[in-house]
Amino acid sequence: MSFPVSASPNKVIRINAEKESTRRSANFDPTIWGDYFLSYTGDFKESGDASVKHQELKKEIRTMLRADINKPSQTKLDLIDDIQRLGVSYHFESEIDEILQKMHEANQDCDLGDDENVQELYYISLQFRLLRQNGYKISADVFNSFKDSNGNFKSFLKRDIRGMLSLYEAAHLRVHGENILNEALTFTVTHLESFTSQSNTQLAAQVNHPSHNKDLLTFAMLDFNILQKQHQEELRDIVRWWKNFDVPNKLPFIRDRVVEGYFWILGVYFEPKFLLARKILTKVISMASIIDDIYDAYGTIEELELFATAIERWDLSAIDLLPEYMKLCYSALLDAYSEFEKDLASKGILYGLPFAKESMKILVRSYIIEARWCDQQYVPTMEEYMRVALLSCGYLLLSTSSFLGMEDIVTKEAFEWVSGNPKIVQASSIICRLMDDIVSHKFEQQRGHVASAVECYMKQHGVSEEEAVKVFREKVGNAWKDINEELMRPPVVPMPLLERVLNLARLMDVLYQNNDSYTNPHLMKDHVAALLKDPVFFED
Ligand SMILES: CC(C)=CCC/C(C)=C/CC/C(C)=C/COP(=O)(O)OP(=O)(O)O
Repeated sequence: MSFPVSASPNKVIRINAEKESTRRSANFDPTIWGDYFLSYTGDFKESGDASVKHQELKKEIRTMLRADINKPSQTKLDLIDDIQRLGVSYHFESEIDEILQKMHEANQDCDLGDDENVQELYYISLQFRLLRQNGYKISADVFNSFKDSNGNFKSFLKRDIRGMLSLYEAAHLRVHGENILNEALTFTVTHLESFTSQSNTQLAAQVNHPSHNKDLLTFAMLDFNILQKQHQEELRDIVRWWKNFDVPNKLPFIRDRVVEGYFWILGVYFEPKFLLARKILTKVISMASIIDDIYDAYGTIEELELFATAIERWDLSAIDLLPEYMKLCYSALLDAYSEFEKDLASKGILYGLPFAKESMKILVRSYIIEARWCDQQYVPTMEEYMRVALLSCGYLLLSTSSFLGMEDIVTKEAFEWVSGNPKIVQASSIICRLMDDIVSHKFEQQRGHVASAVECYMKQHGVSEEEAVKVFREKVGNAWKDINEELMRPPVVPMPLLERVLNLARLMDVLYQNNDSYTNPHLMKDHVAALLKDPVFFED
């Protein structure tokens, strides 16, 4: 595929020197990976032996899961937890669901064996988390027995580090009004932190997961390496597509981040069967990223108005409206969606495309509003800002578009639901917008950017940056409670669809926890290498 480019962006510079003086410049770091993944094949050699071993181990693990399937046990809980943490639960979905369903039915008086009291907190918390994580309703009252007559968590629990860690993780599945879990979080954070400062070795020994199921570890390692090969092949095609933009010469003002974009989308779905969905969503995020930089870092307000009009028209004839550098982006966008159309039509699942296109239009409508605010140096109220910024964060676009290639699972009704911006998508967007603004607002303001949530809140409420950030962190916590609530069964749409929205929210903790790692790719370089470059090997 080639993009019709009739001139370099520099031509615009020569044509209109006056406009050029008003251009902002972000000076983004260049790509770290460049063409690396175009030819990279990795060190793991996929052999017949490896795949036979992989199949054998898979059978063995399935047998372990099915053994005494009617009798929930602590060992079974640990096994499910290990399988999920190792990222291989997608092979055993029906077994895990059957076990958790039985556990849920038996939950009131679930017998988890007769281990010592001190282990109880660990298992009750683990069971609570696994059930909630998989969409089952379970009451937080199960933790009442760990409180003393004064309503405090019993003091001996402080010594049970494994139990405390398990409670800490369980507490993250809290919903609104669950004070006991709010308290559990404060209680566990305080005591676990004091433990880390006291004795790292002791903590490390306790934290180390006790299970050393060698078969499971070997299986997970093989599975990871086999998957990584598939991901490397996908990435090769994506990088080939991206090279058509010739970013260093034709779009030198954008973030050259296709590998980081693919990493982001791998976090949304990594399973082999979502190959098409991943390809589509990576192109969507890459296009959104280019358009975001044109709006936020390079375009003049006149050009941005033209682009917004062209997007509404969504027709190649609208390209004549645009300056040369925008033509490249516009035609690539239309080409990408035509390709999606072909791929989806061949599978008979074309009905989602109009919803996905509309979500891209919604994104650009929000971008142009922010561009006008920026141009007029207008600082909106927090409410005004959030109405627009929850769309400009792109998570409605990504949630809607994430369903496109999800063959067999998605329906037209699911697209109608997601494109209506339901509560779980709004919550995921709040997390995205606020976490992004907290870490990136300083750099953005320096180069000239629409006021972020931080500036809007500080101005409206006359408070410091620290106070604004504190309020936002609370809002992020509340948004997580909304997400947890929306994930409890019965789900409004199939769980695999809700999981896309959940994963988008989770990614913010990976990419925007303390910094904007997407804009500053050296911060996520190790993550990318671990997932896409280096195979996993372990020794006995
Ligand atoms: C906002 C966000 C984290 C979006 C996630 C989904 C998405 C569409 C990603 C594409 C790349 C992008 C725009 C990253 C954020 O940049 P930025 O910090 O410059 O975005 P902003 O201009 O909207 O603040």
